[in-house]
Amino acid sequence: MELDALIDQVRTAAAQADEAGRAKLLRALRALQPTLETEKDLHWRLGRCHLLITTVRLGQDLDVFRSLVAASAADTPLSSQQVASKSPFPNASPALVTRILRHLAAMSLVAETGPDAFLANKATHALATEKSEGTLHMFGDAIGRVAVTLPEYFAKRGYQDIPSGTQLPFQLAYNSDKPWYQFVGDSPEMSKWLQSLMLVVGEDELWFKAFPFEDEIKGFRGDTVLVDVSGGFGQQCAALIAGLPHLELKGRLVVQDLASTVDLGVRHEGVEAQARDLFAEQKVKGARFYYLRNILHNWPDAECVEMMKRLAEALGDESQILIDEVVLPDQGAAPEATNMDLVMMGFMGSRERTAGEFERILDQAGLKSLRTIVYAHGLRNAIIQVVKK
Ligand SMILES: C[S@@+](CC[C@H](N)C(=O)[O-])C[C@H]1O[C@@H](n2cnc3c(N)ncnc32)[C@H](O)[C@@H]1O
Repeated sequence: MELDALIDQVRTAAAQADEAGRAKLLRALRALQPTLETEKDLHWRLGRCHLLITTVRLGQDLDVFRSLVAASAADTPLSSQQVASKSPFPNASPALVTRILRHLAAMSLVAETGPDAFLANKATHALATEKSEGTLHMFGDAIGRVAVTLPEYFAKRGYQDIPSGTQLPFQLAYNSDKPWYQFVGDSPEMSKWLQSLMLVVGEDELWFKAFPFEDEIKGFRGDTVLVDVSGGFGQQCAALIAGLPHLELKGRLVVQDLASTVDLGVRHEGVEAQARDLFAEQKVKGARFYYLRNILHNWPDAECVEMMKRLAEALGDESQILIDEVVLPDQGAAPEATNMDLVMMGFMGSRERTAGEFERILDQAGLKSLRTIVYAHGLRNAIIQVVKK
C-alpha cells in the first residue's frame, strides 16, 4: 500500500513537472531501473532491444498505430482481425497482427482494453505520424543495420577508434563504397527519413527561446538575418518565422543544403533555398548569423576546420556563427548524446564533442567562442556563439 502511494506520488510529479523536471525525473527513473532488476531482468531488457524497434516498424508498415488512433476517436476498440483488415495489405494475417499487437501492448505502446481489444495510448499517437515513420526507418533500418555490424567491424580492426575515412561500419553494413551523405543524396527515400529524424529530435525545445535572438538582431542593417547552413528542408527557419512572428523574418532567411536535398522541393514561404556544398565558398556575405545545427558532429575535425574557414571568410563586421550541437560534459553525458556519438562514429567516422574539442576546431579556423547556452534538456544541445579571433 505504501508502495502504491509512492508510485502515485511519482505519477503526479511527472504530470506536473516542467520540461527540466520531466527530464530530471526520467534520468532518475532510468538510474533506478538497474538497481531494481535481477540479473535475469537485465538480460531480458537487453534482449528485447532489437525486436522492439522491429515490431514498431512492422506496426507502422501495417498502419496499426494510425488505425488505433482513428478507433480511439470513436472510442471503439479494434480486434487484431479489424486492425489487419484496415492495413494497406488486406491479406495480412490476423494471427501475425495479434502477435505484433500483443508485444506492442506488453511494451505499453498501444492500450489493451480487453481480450483481443486494442486502442491508442499516448505512445500510439506519437507513432502514428509520417515523421515518426521516417524517424523509425532511420533508427530501425539504417542505424540498426550499421549497429549490428560493429562487433565484426571492430574485431577485424583490433578495436581501434575510427580516425576518419570511407571504410566505416556504414560501408560494411550496406556493402557500398559511397560516403553516407552521397548514399543519402542518391536515395530520396533515405533523405526523407533523415529529415524526419531531424524534425523529431529538434521539435520540442527551440534554441531561440533560450538564445536572445531578438536582442541580438536589434540594429542589424544587413539583408540576411540568418543562413541555416545545411539546414535540410529549412525546418529551423520555418520555426523561427512561426515562433517570432513580430520580427518579420520572411525574406531575410536562407537555407542551404546539398542540391539533392534542395531538389526534393520542400519549401517554406519567406525562406530562400540555395544549393551549396559545405566546403564551397559561402556566397551569402555579411549575414548576421550563420547557423549550423547538427552539422559538425557529422564530420571529422579536419573537415570541420575547413567548413568553418569557409564561413569565417564570409563574416562581415556584424556577423557571427551559431553552432547548435550537443556539447558533451566531461562527466555524466546523457544517453541520447552518447548514443548519437556512436551513430556518428559508425556512419561518418565523426563524433559528438566536448567544449574543449569545439574550441580546438574554432581556433584552427581563426575563430573563438563568446559563450555557450545549453537549451535542450535531453540531448543537452547548446548554442555556441562564435566570432572571429
Ligand atoms: C544531420 S542533418 C542536419 C540538418 C539540419 N541542420 C537540422 O538540424 O535539421 C545534416 C545535413 O547536412 C547536409 N549535408 C551533408 N553533406 C553535405 C555537404 N557536403 N554539403 C552541404 N550539406 C551537406 C545533409 O543533406 C543534411 O541535411
